[in-house]
Amino acid sequence: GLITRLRHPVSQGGGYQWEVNPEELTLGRELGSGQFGLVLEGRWRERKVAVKMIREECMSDEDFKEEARVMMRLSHCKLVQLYGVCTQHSPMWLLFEFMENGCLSDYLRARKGRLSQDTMLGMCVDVSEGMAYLESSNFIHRDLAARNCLVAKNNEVKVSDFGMTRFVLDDQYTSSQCSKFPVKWSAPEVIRYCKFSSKSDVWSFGVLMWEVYNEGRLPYENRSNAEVVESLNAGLRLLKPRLASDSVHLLMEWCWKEKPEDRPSFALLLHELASLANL
Ligand SMILES: CNC(=O)Nc1cc(-c2cccc(-n3cnc4cc(C(C)(C)C)ccc4c3=O)c2C)cn(C)c1=O
Repeated sequence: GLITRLRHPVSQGGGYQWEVNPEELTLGRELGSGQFGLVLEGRWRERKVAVKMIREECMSDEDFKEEARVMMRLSHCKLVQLYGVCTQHSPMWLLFEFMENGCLSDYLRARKGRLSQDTMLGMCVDVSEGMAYLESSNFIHRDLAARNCLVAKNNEVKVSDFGMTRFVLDDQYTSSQCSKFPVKWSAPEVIRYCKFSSKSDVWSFGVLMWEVYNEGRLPYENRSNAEVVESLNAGLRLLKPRLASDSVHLLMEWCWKEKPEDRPSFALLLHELASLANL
């Protein structure tokens, strides 16, 4: 309404991104550092937040500011919410919903041997809900993996850093021949032609399911990216995790169909996973 709009004036420069007043922000301990720089815990308006302090040489921040308005509008209980940006700082700060239990890959590894079937299936349902929402918003993640999902206080899993690869300046990371490119999570059409789509996100989701049911193990353990590409081209796929049922494994294999159009949508995956979970 009008009152809230007055309280959050549209920031200068006519952008609609949500400008946060840094004076309202209290910074806390370091959470780690990501692709764009340091991430601190913080408090903003009675809630815990994660503050990403963007390093100029890591992000094309002008492009991001353009995109911020789109990112602000993406809101779903299984997406890590962007609360706002502080562009008065240079480099700018990004404010996110705080996720108590950190990233999913660490969470899985810390609980090896203690994850129930319901817990693992629930994690896959959570991620497919968030991804079905992004799919319905025609928004592509481009780097879906367990390391880019976060775990909330109530152990709910949420999708993080969706679409953010578009602002990465490190071309070791962005071009598919280079070492840092996430080949092990990438669909064949992404590796060959950088053709991203929600169906290439579905391929990555299949690998994420494999990560969950393998308690956070690295896919294709000690094989190089080049060896992985060769085996994919030979039609080989990741093997069924010991803890995965045949029906869960079937869904993974469906996500790894060579042709994007032969893979399920996230809407369909969500339906299948929810019925496996008797939801
Ligand atoms: C204990 N609780 C917590 O630690 N909670 C949290 C940790 C982080 C966190 C901390 C350090 C680094 C990163 N990180 C990791 N990977 C990233 C990957 C990318 C791409 C572009 C490569 C996808 C971009 C940014 C990042 C990034 O900032 C995150 C998400 C973020 N949030 C919201 C938390 O609640």
